[in-house]
Amino acid sequence: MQLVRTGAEFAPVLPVDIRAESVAKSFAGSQIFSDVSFGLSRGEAVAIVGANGAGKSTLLRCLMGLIPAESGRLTMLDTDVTAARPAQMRKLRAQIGLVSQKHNLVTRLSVMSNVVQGLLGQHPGVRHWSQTLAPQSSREAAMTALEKVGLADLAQRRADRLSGGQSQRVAIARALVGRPKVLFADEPTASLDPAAGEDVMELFFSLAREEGVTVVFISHDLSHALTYGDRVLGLGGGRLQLDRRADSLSEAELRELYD
Ligand SMILES: Nc1ncnc2c1ncn2[C@@H]1O[C@H](COP(=O)(O)OP(=O)(O)OP(=O)(O)O)[C@@H](O)[C@H]1O
Repeated sequence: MQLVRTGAEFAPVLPVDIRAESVAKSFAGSQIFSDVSFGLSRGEAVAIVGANGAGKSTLLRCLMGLIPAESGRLTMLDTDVTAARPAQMRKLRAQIGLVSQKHNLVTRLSVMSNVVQGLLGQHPGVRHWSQTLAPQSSREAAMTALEKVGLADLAQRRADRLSGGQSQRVAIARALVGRPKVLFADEPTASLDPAAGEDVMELFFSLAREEGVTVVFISHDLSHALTYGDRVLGLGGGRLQLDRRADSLSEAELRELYD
């Protein structure tokens, strides 16, 4: 492992999992952001903040290769997302987990079946599994993930019989079941009451730390951004206005992004 001198100590240089270099994006000629550059190291947790419409979700979708960046370069886990072929993207996506604001569970399926879907990316050619068709190893992995989020006893319940907090925990289990290297979360607590939101954030980050994954999350809750992020990226006015360590920031400074 490469070491770098930091003062009197030598510290390991962590690999950079995600790099954005002068990334720009427009929709129909309207510029959303430009010249966005940053690098995120392995195991880092990064909050993306900014006002409604600043382009946070768009940046996340570009990072994941769901929509193309207009210019610049995005690299994730050594894959150039801006130039990757479909097969490379499929391989990359199998190493990424996503938890979104709407948990997007398949409501007519059981909790277990929903979690098992999180392993589909690792089985090219399979588009859908019911829990009985999924391989035994996948069902075991799903059960382990459900145990981690405290919902093993609800494995057979239909997803439309869950509370919002339970649904979001199932979505976390689905995102984690494939042991991703990078986890994205787009306002994971937006639809939850404050206590459930806190629980979900605690759970999400304790599991992410346990697995040593790199986490990129969008939040409008500035205290969440500062509590759970090691770094905070702030988008505003079509630019990356802020890239700072969370422990060097106050909520008041972050609020300026919303003026
Ligand atoms: N597919 C699309 N086509 C056209 N415009 C889009 C598309 N997706 C997003 N936009 C526009 O891009 C801008 C940025 O949207 P985005 O959802 O990235 O913002 P955001 O910072 O995530 O906002 P919010 O905090 O409200 O979720 C908005 O003006 C939005 O209307």
